[in-house]
Amino acid sequence: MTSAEAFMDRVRSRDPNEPEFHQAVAEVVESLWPWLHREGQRYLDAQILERLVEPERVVSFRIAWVDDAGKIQVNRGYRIQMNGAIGPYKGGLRFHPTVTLSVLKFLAFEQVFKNSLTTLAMGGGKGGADFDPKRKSDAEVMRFCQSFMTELQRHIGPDTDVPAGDIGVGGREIGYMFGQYRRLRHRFDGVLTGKGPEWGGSLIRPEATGYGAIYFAQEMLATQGQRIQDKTVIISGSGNVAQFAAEKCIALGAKVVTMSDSSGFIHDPAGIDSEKLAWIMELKNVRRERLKEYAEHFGVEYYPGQRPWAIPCHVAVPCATQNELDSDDAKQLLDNHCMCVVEGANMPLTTKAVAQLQSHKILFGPGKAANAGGVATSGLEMAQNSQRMYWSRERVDGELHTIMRKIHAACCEHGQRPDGSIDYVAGANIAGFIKVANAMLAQGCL
Ligand SMILES: NC(=O)C1=CN([C@@H]2O[C@H](COP(=O)(O)OP(=O)(O)OC[C@H]3O[C@@H](n4cnc5c(N)ncnc54)[C@H](OP(=O)(O)O)[C@@H]3O)[C@@H](O)[C@H]2O)C=CC1
Ligand SMILES: O=C(O)CCC(=O)C(=O)O
Repeated sequence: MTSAEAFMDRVRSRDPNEPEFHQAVAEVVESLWPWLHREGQRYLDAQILERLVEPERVVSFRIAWVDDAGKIQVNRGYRIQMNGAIGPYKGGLRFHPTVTLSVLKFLAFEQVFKNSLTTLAMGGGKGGADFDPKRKSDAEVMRFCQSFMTELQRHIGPDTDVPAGDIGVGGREIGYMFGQYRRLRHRFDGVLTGKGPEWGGSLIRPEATGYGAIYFAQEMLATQGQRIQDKTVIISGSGNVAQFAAEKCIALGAKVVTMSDSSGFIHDPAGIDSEKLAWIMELKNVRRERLKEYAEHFGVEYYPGQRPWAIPCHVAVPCATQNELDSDDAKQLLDNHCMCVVEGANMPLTTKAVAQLQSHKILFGPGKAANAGGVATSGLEMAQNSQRMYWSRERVDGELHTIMRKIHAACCEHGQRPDGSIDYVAGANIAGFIKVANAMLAQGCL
């Protein structure tokens, strides 16, 4: 292939209706292309990039289930087994009405690089369904999960493919899916991560993605002699990743002033403290209600239909969904002298927004590095399941912290610009690529 553009043209023409997948691939190809042509001829000769963009396997299936009114509902489910060169496929399941093959392929593609960065033996996969758990009863969610697992169980296993949670899939859904797997397969094994702590789950797994993103932000800030203490932080989302990113920021003495959901955001200039965050966790995880209630309860401003990027901050942590921060938002962050953007979500910045932040050389931590703490701790859950052991909170949190430091160091090693600043996008892509590509070379043409 003669150029990165020609490579991308081929990717687009093979799957023309997959814009999110194209976006994720283009970001990787753009940073890898010059490096491959400088020092990666063996990878070019072996067509590694061409193979990486082709999933090893895609499973698509019907999920029929009965709602509370007795009516049959039909959804579409998927599992993308993207690349298994360095370990069993590993990656979350997303239940959201916007789920498409394109969205899951982008997530699975990013997961390959992310899992490689963790230093653990995990290949990349992702799956989910266009099911909306919102406004469904517990019984409906259970019936859906059981139907979903009835098909998925044929394709997964503790040494084959180990799914976990993502948007719309938390402890409740993992429980229902694990129960159905156990019933159908007559096995109790580590086939899913994010399990409850009494039945095979790891301590710190719920916290891990959010905590890990803030550990990563601490490392980035330290390269400029900065600390997160006393910094003003804006966070989007109010789900799993957002909640624990906020918890870690608060514990470290930062002031978190925003959170959001898909209906709008709240701005609390006094800061969301531990008590207020506990209230949000109850609102979102138990009552499953809208964040607007926070504004009414605590008497702060609520911005319906908006995202929080215009609120002045030192650190921004997008933790909701893909493409939630565009180039206008990036300009706003730069105008407000934001010094660090760390992606808790997967691909929350548009391509143009990333380019803008990168051209100003502010600290920018891409999701495949910054939010890798979740899957890394899933890897630790798999290790505990294999040993039939439970590790302490302190041990798991310590391992998570060490892994995040190592990922940061790998980004610095491979992403240093001539002026000494760090291009974390290039660093993460190159470091993640090398391990997978070497494994593919060693394993021959497949
Ligand atoms: N869970 C994990 O361990 C990991 C998650 N991630 C990524 O982090 C992000 C958040 O995941 P997670 O916290 O687990 O998911 P949750 O379902 O727990 O929370 C998602 C949050 O994002 C909001 N949201 C979802 N879709 C949209 C949308 N289209 N527009 C605006 N807001 C939206 C939700 O609002 P509402 O309540 O209104 O739906 C909710 O506040 C995702 O990008 C995920 O891929 C990355 C690594 C690991
Ligand atoms: O813990 C896992 O296996 C999956 C986490 C995930 O889906 C992600 O990193 O995006």
